[in-house]
Amino acid sequence: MELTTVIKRNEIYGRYLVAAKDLKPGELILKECPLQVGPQTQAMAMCFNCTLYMASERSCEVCGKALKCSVNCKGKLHTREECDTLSRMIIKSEDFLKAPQIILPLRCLLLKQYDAKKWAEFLELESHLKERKDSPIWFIHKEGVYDVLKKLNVDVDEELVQTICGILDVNSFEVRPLFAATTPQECLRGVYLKAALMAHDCTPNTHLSVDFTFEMTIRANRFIPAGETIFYNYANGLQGSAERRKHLHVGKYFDCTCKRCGDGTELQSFLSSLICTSCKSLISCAEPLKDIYSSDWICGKCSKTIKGNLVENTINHSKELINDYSNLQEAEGILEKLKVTLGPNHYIILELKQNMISLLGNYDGELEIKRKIALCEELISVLRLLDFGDISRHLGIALYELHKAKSQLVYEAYNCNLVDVCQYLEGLQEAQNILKESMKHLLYEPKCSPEGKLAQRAMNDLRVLRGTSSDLERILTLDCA
Ligand SMILES: C[S@@+](CC[C@H](N)C(=O)[O-])C[C@H]1O[C@@H](n2cnc3c(N)ncnc32)[C@H](O)[C@@H]1O
Repeated sequence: MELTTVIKRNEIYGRYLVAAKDLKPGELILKECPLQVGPQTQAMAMCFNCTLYMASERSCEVCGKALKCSVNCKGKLHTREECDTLSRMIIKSEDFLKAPQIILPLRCLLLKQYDAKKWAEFLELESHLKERKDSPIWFIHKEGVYDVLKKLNVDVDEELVQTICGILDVNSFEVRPLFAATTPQECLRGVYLKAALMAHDCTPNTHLSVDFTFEMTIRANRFIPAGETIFYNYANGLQGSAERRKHLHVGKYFDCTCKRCGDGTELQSFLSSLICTSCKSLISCAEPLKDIYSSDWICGKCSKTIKGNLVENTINHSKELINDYSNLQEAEGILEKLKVTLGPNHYIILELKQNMISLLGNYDGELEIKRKIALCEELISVLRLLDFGDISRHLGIALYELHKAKSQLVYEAYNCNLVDVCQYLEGLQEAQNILKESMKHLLYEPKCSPEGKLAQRAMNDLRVLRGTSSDLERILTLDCA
């Protein structure tokens, strides 16, 4: 295969990937299997072979050490080399049940014994050991990993354990287990030696997906000219700058300087902006690359300035509000309250709207369907401003929901004789166009993932919509004849 990336190094990113040729939107950049997969730091124990969550002890029939869900387990992650290496250790399978946080660091440490090349590549990854030394996370890993491994007679020094834990915290990707995770504790993390080299940007140029074997696929989500850096978003793109930047500062040890972080309006999306109490326009952070809540916030229209700590208080209060409802009506009430202080595109409002869209999916009354359409359209207009590229999971999902509500509305209207065949057909064609756009965004999702399943549902929906539209066209042709 033609080379798609080259590894470069600079003072800011350390090592990073650059496009070796022009890459078209959707073009494959990299496919990679994980070096290792294991539970998150706070997560539950899992089968070493297939990652099934395990609450009781059952071990590999060969080494007797690794947790394994059954003799017939179909997973492939517990390799022969790992099995051999574990079999020579004193550790017992019940130790993994008691301290699941040691599973992934130990799995990585075992590489030292059976795969020197991979072990060396792993150690080359950035650990930020110096910055982490004696910080709270250092003590968490000392107690949770190093002290436990020592007690279990694993021959390793503390600095190496901290290096491994640092590498895992800085470089691993959150991956979903084969069996849909229902709680955050069931989420896993995977180490991918090459994918980990992608530098971060809050408007990334890649789309990343992981299939049920944990194989990762990275594609260009827009045109990437040869020589451009390959970027992935380490943070949640739907969060405001303060949240994203805190995540990057605390967990990845750098301050992002991308164009979105450098712009108080977040690319004119106003995702973090508040309503100006004087002129009702929007206030945004004046110096977004500094500490956002220590900096002043300024109105784009009347230039009124307020202190960042006031904004922070408003945000904290709003965050408490958005989970405090048990039905749609209460959610609408909270939305109205939030709109008094937060800008209409604020990420907290966006989160509430997303939750309301899923709640509204359970209703089929005209008012509720119309409300869902309005919310989907508002959400989509903000997502488009955030520059997620030509392939965006968020846009794919929102567009799917919009098509569903639109086709539902026109179907109900036709059934109640509120629209004629022509208008029904027009409505269905509009829904089809929205659905096609949604499918374009969901095209690359692995079939086993929730988004992949949605893409398959979208394909079926498109078939049904096309069938109904053809029937209606036939009726119209007969009418004209
Ligand atoms: C997942 S690693 C990337 C691989 C790493 N550069 C290496 O050489 O092993 C993440 C680290 O890369 C650096 N990095 C990535 N993106 C960056 C950015 N936009 N600005 C500054 N540093 C960045 C930071 O040190 C960060 O902790």
